Amino acid sequence: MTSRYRILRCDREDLSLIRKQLHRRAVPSPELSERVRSILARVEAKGDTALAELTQEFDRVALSPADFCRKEAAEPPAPAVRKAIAWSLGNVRRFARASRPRDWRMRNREGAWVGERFQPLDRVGVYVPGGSAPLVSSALMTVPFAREAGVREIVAVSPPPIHPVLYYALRTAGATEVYSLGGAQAVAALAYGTKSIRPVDKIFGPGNAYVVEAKRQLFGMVAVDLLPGPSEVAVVADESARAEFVAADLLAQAEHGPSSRILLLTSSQKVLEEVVAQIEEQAEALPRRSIVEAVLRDHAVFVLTRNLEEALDLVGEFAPEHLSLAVRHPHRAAGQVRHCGAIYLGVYSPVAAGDFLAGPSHTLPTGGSARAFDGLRMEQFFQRTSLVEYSRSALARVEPEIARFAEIEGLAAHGRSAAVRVGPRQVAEMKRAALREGAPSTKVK
Ligand SMILES: NC(=O)c1ccc[n+]([C@@H]2O[C@H](COP(=O)([O-])OP(=O)(O)OC[C@H]3O[C@@H](n4cnc5c(N)ncnc54)[C@H](O)[C@@H]3O)[C@@H](O)[C@H]2O)c1
Ligand SMILES: N[C@H](CO)Cc1c[nH]c[nH+]1
Ligand SMILES: [Zn+2]
Repeated sequence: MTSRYRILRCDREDLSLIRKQLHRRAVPSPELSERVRSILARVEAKGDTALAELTQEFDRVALSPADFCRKEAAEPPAPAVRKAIAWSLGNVRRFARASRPRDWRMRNREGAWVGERFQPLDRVGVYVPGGSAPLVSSALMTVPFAREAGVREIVAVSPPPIHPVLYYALRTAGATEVYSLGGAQAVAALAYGTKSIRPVDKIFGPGNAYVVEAKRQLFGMVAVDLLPGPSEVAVVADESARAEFVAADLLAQAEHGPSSRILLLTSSQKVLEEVVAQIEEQAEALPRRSIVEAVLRDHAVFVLTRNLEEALDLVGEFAPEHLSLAVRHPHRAAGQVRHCGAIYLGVYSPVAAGDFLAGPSHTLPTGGSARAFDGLRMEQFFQRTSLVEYSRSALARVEPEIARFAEIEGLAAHGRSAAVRVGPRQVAEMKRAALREGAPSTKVK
């Protein structure tokens, strides 16, 4: 089979080389890092003036600082659009409620209470992409989680001009402030704050390479959720797969932007050939065909594996943002996959359903980071605090062990802080030990 696509065959090529080609790390280029660094520095130094300049430079929109904040009521869109938004919102809210972390406690070995408490964050920033398409669903996949968590101030930013439906979705989902700002400069504004926008405690949301790199560089001075970059999908298909559906899923993620990645792993030569033919046919009719063509040229890989197990093993290594399992037994297959952001099981689960309305957030780890990072989840809108409560008897039970640790680490005050609570005997013992070792004794009441 001849093709303009990059096809790897596990029966003919060195498997370790194939593994190497699939293994990737989302590392920004030095040029991109530098560009973002200078944008962040400009915003930090010049605040609103830099924001206005950068918005003119990158978004080609002239805004004065007074125009950044949108205060007007949202214009309701057509009923069918309202219905779609309400449907998605309903699913996401329900998912958010079901996955809300709960305070809990248990008794440890010596009978003390230990547990966790979750408090909603006070003020969060949500980036909603809008450079190449107004990602209304990205507003619905972040803001409702914050709202359901009980976050009081939810600050949304998106590149100008904000599409009216996106503005409506942001307001309906519960954003309390909306700013017409995009790119790395918007992320910088959320982190540093300026005269017109107060800083937030944590920044959420996906975006292009500039947005993601800005979040990465600002991590530490502000909390961030994860680094969700250009969209990607991997499909694992066996001989039962419907080529038309598989191609449609691959093209759906390809149309996001030229940096999207798509990967097909199949054990069937016939399915591979049919999917390639379907891609050709379906791509022809797509409005964003030039973007799709760029992805097919630069970021599309097709792997013919020797069997399904090999495909499942390799895809776990690739750790895609989305994994579609177009196989006869999807649940069994899912159990064999090590890492990915989200799994779509079976023939009737298009990735687009998860993108738009299924319930779990579509904000997911990309660039191989799903090997260790999770997608956006409810817990991330809370600050978790651990709780410890000893009774006198529980403390007395472990005071000797505390004393031992204090001795090992050479931190006598630590040991004393427990001993002093459980009685004079332990304190007297500590004093005697200190005298034996020639340390100056301290008075303990
Ligand atoms: N992983 C996920 O969960 C997820 C979810 C949704 C979207 N996405 C991804 O989000 C991305 C959205 O990207 P987008 O570009 O459409 O919108 P965006 O809003 O992320 O980026 C647009 C902004 O980038 C800035 N910019 C553009 N060119 C620049 C340059 N040369 N230098 C500096 N800044 C520049 C501009 O300020 C502009 O406002 C896509 O890659 C999509 O795949 C990922
Ligand atoms: N596929 C994107 C996440 O990678 C989410 C999205 C928004 N709109 C359409 N799709
Ligand atoms: Zn999508």
